[in-house]
Amino acid sequence: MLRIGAVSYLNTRPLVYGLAQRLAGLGQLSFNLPSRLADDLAAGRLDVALIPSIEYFRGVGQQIVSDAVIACRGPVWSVRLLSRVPIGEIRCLALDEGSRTSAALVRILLAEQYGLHPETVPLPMESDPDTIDADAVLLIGDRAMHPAAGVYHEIWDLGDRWCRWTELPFVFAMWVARQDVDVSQLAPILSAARDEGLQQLAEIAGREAGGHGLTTPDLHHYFAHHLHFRLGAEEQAGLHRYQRHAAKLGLIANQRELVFQ
Ligand SMILES: C=C(O[C@@H]1C=C(C(=O)O)C=C[C@H]1O)C(=O)O
Repeated sequence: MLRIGAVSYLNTRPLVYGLAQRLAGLGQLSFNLPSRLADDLAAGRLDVALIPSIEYFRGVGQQIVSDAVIACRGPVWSVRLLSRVPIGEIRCLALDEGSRTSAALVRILLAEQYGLHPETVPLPMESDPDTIDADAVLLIGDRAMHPAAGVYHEIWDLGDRWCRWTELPFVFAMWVARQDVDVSQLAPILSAARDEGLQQLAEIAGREAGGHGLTTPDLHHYFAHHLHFRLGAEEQAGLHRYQRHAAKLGLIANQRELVFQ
């Protein structure tokens, strides 16, 4: 049985629609934070996982299994920088411990657009972002979706910042497998789950919204208009651009090819 790890946030619900049933006899599905999925894939505790795209560039996993991804083509809503000071004055930045891709993205944006290289500290899952001792906080996933309660000088939507800057989409996470895993059966299953999930956004939104303090129309809008779930040529171009910036900043070591199955 393949050990398959998916992101535990709302953003992944359309990708995993009916997936556990489709995997019966082939794989076992579990859920975790993106950063932990990457660590588990790297350590051999998972065979396939939906990992932060930057972790693939760092050498985690050997093959991209599917064109089902978590991406955006504009404002993403759930990846935000909350700054207590004017952006140019950020000296200390707290990074959501669930994130790897956006943690690098915010550093790229601050370096390229403001010449800033702030000290970074981790923001643990159990910490309240409004009380952490830092000038600014990067938040991702479900907890980034609520209106910021603290007093923030400026709030960035990182999807919006990236897409307006580069005129390219941004890819946050991809299904990636270890080299020795035979993914021939898995690849069509992941695509089919995504395709069906996209047909059922209203049902998913209706089921999930209340428990997360969101309205059904808002969550539906998040799935249908903020997130983008297909890796196409434009998304690949966005990935290459991101890879180049991350390497320039020393956040990844060397140029790795995108290897698809
Ligand atoms: C859009 C999002 O994409 C995510 C961001 C990730 C990251 O920053 O490493 C990884 C997986 C995705 O869950 C989000 O979390 O809201």
